[in-house]
Amino acid sequence: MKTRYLILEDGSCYKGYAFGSDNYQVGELVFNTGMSGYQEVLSDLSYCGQIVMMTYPLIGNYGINRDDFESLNPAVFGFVVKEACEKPSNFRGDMSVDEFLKLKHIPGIYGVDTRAITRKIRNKGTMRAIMADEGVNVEETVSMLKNTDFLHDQVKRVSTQKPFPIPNRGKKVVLMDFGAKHGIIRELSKRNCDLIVVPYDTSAEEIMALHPDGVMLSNGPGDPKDMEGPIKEIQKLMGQVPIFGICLGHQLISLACGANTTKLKFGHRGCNHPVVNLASGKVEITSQNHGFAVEEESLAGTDLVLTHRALNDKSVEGVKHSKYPVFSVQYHPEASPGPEDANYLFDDFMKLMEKENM
Ligand SMILES: NC(=O)CC[C@H](N)C(=O)O
Repeated sequence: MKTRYLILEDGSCYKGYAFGSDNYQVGELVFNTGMSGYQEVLSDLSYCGQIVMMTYPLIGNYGINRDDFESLNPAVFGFVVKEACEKPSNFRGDMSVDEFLKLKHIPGIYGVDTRAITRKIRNKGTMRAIMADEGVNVEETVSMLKNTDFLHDQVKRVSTQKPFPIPNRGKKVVLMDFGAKHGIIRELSKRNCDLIVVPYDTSAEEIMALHPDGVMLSNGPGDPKDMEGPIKEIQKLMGQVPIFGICLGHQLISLACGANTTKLKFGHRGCNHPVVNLASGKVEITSQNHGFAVEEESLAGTDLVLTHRALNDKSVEGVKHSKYPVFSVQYHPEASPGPEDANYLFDDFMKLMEKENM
C-alpha cells in the first residue's frame, strides 16, 4: 500500500492510500452522494476539471463493465473514496476501478474520511485540491492551490471535433455536443431519432442547413458563461426549431434568453434529488450533477417561465419559453446513473417536434 495525500486549498491534508494513476492535476473537489453508479460518474464528461469524492463508503464492488460508460474517454481529474473494493464480483464486471483508473490515467485515493471532507465542503464550499506523494511540501502545495484559478473552457476538451451521424428512421435531431452523456444519445435513439452529433462551436446556419426537426443541447463541464459563442448561436436557433436542453444546455438556453447563472456553494451531485414539476405538482426523484444554477429572480423580464424547482434548496430546475418551442431542465432525465422518473421529458420533446413539424 502506497501512501498518498489529498491536499485542499484551505490547508488541510488527508493521508490515504494510492490507487489508479499518479497523474495529479489541480481540480475542484466535489462530492457525489450516489450509492452506486460510480462508473457512470467517472465517465460523465461534465466532471472535466473536477476531483470527485463519493460519499457512499464502499466503491467498486461490482467492478467496471462494458455497458455502463457515459463516454469513451473520461475527463475527471481524480477520484476519492473511503474504501475501494479490490476484488469486484459481478457477472458483467470486466475490471476493477483501480485497473480502470490506471488505464485512463486518473489518480485515486482511498482510506480517507470522505464524510468529514464532505462536511467541510458543505460548510465552506467546493475547493481546489490535488493529490500528492509522501514527502510533499504541504505549505508550498497549498499556496500553489490558492494561486491557481478554477479551470475554464473545458467544453472544447470534451466536445467532438467533427460532426458524426447516428442514423435512424425517425425525427432528425442535431445534438450539440458540449460533452454529451451516452444516456442522452440512448434515449433519443430509443425513440428512433436520426441523430447528427455536432461540435459545440457549430453555427446556427450550419445546424439549420441540416434541416433538423429538433435540436438537443447536451450536458457539459464548466461555467456556462465560458460559452459566449454557442449562446449567440442558440439565440439564433430559438424560434426556428424545437430545442431541448439538459444541464449545461439548460443553463445556455437561460443565458441566451437574458437570465443569469451563478455558482452554487457545493452543487448538486447524486441520484436522489427531489424536484417538483410545477405544472403537475408531482415530485420527481432525479439524477443531478451541476455546480451552477439559473438565478430565479433573473427570469423576471425574460420570456422564460419556471417549470421545475429543487425541493432541497428551492433552486431553478427547469424552464420553458413562453413563445417558442424551447424547454430545458437542470437535472438528468436520461438518468444513468439514477432514477428514471423524468424520462417523460424525452417523450415531451418528441411530441413537440411532432407538433411543430406538422
Ligand atoms: N452536468 C452538466 O451539464 C453540468 C453543467 C455545468 N457544468 C455545472 O456544473 O453546473
